[in-house]
Amino acid sequence: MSAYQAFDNDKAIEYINNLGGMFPPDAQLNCYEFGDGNLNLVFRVTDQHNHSVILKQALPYARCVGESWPLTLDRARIEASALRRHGEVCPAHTVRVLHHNSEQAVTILEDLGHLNILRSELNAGRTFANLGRDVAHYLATTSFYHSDFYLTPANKKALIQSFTNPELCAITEELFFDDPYQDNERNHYPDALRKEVDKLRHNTGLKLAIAQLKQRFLSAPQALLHGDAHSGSLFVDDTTTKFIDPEFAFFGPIGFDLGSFIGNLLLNFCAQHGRICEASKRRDIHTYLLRTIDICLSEFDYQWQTLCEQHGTDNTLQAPGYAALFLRDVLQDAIGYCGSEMIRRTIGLAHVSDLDEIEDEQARLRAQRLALEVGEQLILNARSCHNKDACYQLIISVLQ
Ligand SMILES: Nc1ncnc2c1ncn2[C@@H]1O[C@H](COP(=O)(O)OP(=O)(O)O)[C@@H](O)[C@H]1O
Ligand SMILES: CSC[C@H]1O[C@H](OP(=O)(O)O)[C@H](O)[C@@H]1O
Repeated sequence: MSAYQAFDNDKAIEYINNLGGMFPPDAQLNCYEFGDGNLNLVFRVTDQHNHSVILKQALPYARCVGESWPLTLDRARIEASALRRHGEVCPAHTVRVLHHNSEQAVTILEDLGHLNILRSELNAGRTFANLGRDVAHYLATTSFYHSDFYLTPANKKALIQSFTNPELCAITEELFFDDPYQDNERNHYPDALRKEVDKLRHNTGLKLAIAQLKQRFLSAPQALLHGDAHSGSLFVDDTTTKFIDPEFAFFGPIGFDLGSFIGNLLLNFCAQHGRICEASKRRDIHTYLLRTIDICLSEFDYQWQTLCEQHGTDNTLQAPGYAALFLRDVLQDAIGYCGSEMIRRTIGLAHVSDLDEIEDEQARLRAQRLALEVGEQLILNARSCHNKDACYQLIISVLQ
């Protein structure tokens, strides 16, 4: 098989058989497609002993929209390469790549089916004690080892080139920073939110802050990001936390991933108002989400500074106090991106089930209004946060 062709179940099995090495020679394979993401095909291939692998294939268009939205197959190469690089420095929290073929846009991955996607778990009211620490570990490690603090300038420039991801970045640039703040047919939200949406669009301070966030997203190649670090990109159980799906990976501002993750926890926080009726249970989940954010901010800050002290390679960047100064900007960016994730997931193209699946319409609207308000206040006040504690205090204050 050389020229690209989109797989069905039989083709996926044929590919794995021809490849060899994934299963014993006498394996009888079964396969089904179960992708529920916005972009790609995802097959599970299982043998008679219940051993399985995941075969992910990019389509030459965005699956959620169809052929009218063509999309580069190169995203599969970017995703597999990002997983390999992140897996080298943080194997505990990165799904393992078993094989990649850029021509077929195919990646074979370890099957994480014994874990669950974080978003569904949070929606069901389940909590994970290690989540904040594990995500901080992944974000700090993967970003530090792909930053100027560690890489040689020549290496970093070569990596920036190979992770140039213009089509996928354009999606984020438009969906995060353009669409929600102007009329666009891709946006969707109930008429009842019209007043709130208009208010956002007439807020000149907000639009200025969004312009700054977009500009940094466009022009700050600080480190190799995951690029789409939301709670649908995380598999979890009580002891394990693993990222999947970095096809939006590129060299960008480090705060983007941290902000996306925290933004998704806060979207879930807003959604709990419409999901859990029992006040004490709701309080428990709210407390858990805030505690996880606090741990994530603190651990990220601590681990980044420790990595700089112990493994920093650039003498000039090692100047006393510089890592802390750099981190202050990263945290401020994170708060801004967190707010913009909350807004775009509420009124833009790609929503989150946390909010959309709230059954009661009035409760859903209340949760959506809260998400917009919290998002707006975080964006407007991000630059007042001078350290991790100030970030956390700002989050607490805008939730009250
Ligand atoms: N390694 C994996 N193990 C088990 N299931 C997976 C794995 N990767 C993806 N999936 C399943 O496929 C779904 C879509 O995968 P994802 O990578 O998010 O696709 P997309 O790029 O289209 O968003 C996930 O929500 C998950 O249910
Ligand atoms: C047309 S892509 C929209 C949206 O989808 C991606 O998320 P997912 O991981 O669910 O595929 C990404 O967040 C994009 O912004």
